Amino acid sequence: MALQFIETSKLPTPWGVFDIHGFEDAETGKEHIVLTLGDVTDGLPVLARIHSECLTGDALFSMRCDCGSQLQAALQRISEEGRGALFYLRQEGRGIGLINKIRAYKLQDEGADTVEANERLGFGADMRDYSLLKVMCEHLNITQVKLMTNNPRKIAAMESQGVEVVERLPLQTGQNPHNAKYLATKSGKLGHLF
Ligand SMILES: Nc1nc2c(ncn2[C@@H]2O[C@H](COP(=O)(O)OP(=O)(O)OP(=O)(O)O)[C@@H](O)[C@H]2O)c(=O)[nH]1
Repeated sequence: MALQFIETSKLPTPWGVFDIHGFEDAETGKEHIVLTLGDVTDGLPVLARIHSECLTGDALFSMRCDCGSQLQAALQRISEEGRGALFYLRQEGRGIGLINKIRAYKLQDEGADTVEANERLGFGADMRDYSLLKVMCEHLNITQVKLMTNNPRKIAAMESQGVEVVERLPLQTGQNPHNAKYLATKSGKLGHLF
């Protein structure tokens, strides 16, 4: 992993004008983003969300998952706090990519759960690599976070990169009949806290 900071600019959104910081991984060619609001460099705990890319949920309003709803809720909470960071990591489909996620959806249509579907395709249940966070946090001088997540792996991931998680804030939103089984599998098999 050879992540490098590239550039910062402004991103006006319905939740306020964020700073957008672009990073590039020279090894994989993947580009990642951090959105920040307010001064996050002052050493105080930062309200934060680690969000993994979900094109279908984030941009196309899919109700098969809770991703789009969580993304909006996180931006809303950061806006209310007036300060925070959203790490948008390009790890589509928990790291298996978009087309493989569609293959996994097909298997789920036929009865598999989200973990079994990944396994049938030859992947682990969660292929994400959070080592990118170290460079991002160092660049932004973020040393402590209040993390919006239901996923204990993300807490461990932050801490293994040297960032203290001083508080976990549940982020439960976007439940609907289409994602009920998916959410049940996340708590039953992936250890999500609800
Ligand atoms: N393989 C696979 N990935 C999925 C499926 N549905 C959603 N995803 C991906 O799962 C990831 C969801 O990531 P996050 O929003 O970070 O959620 P999380 O790990 O459940 O943790 P929190 O939301 O923080 O509790 C995104 O990369 C989605 O593309 C699915 O059915 N199969």
